[in-house]
Amino acid sequence: MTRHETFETDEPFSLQRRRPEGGTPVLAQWGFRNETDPLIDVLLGSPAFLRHMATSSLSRKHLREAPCNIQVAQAQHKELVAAYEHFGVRVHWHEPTPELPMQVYSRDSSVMTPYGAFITAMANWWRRGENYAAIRTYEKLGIPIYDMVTAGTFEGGDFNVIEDGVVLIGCGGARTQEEGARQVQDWFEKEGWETRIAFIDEYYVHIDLMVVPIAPKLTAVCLDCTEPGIVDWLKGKGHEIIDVPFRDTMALGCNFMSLGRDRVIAPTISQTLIGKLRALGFEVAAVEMSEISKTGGGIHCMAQALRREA
Ligand SMILES: NC(=O)NCCC[C@H](N)C(=O)O
Repeated sequence: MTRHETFETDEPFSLQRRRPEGGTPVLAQWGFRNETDPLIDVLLGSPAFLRHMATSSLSRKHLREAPCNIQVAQAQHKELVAAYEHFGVRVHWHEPTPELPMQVYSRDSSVMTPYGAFITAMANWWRRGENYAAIRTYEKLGIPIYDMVTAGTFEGGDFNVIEDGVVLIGCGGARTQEEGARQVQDWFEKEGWETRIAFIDEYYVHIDLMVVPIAPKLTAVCLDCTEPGIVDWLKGKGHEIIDVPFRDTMALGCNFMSLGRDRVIAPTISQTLIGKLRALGFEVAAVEMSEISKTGGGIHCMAQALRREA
């Protein structure tokens, strides 16, 4: 029996636990406050039915020039799973589903919060089924659902928790629409969070392509493509910035996972970032992601943290 089957939540599974006026109680056993707290449980999607599709400028370019070798991509994903296991992170899975070619990107169909998971509203028809699959996953895990996005499209890569109670919401229009972004913004403002919407060009797909937290008050940012106002906002909160070169960023080099306690899983392509982190004393597990990332996403897109140590 895997651990999650015996795991008790402080509340049973339900489809909507959000309090409309705010003040939703936090869950005792699931969720997290900071994206940089030590990671205990992660939700992944299997690449068993992965297909390389023209889903963004990034994936379209590779599809034209050198399509993804799916077997190599699957082997790279195995290495990613091994890295989580190496660090003692418990891995949970969405049920692999043949109709869902992008299920490996578990960041997008739902978002874990201190109040339970919220179900997003995927923009592309070939990913919409992932939202339904995510509801089943949370039911299986016994994790209550906070709410579901209904006002417009919203994808999880656009919910970027900068620090406790502060969220940067990406809005590129093609994936996350302003209507969806405003609905999520309203929920979290009612919970007392500081929110900021980052309007990005749809070319970049999600905000987690260019801004990802590393450790408390330390954030990776691609300065070449991130709006200066956002960089100033981060600096105003006392964040130090590690600049990830544009070329690396477009190869998903700024899209890594913080495991907390100065440990990071990053793609080998991101040599500048890896060098800077190691110089600062971080333990970095470098994983080759070059093939799987041709399908349009990186390590951060392929993970949904379910629980981090406070
Ligand atoms: N959070 C992310 O940036 N997710 C990447 C999603 C990649 C997938 N090929 C897509 O375009 O939907």
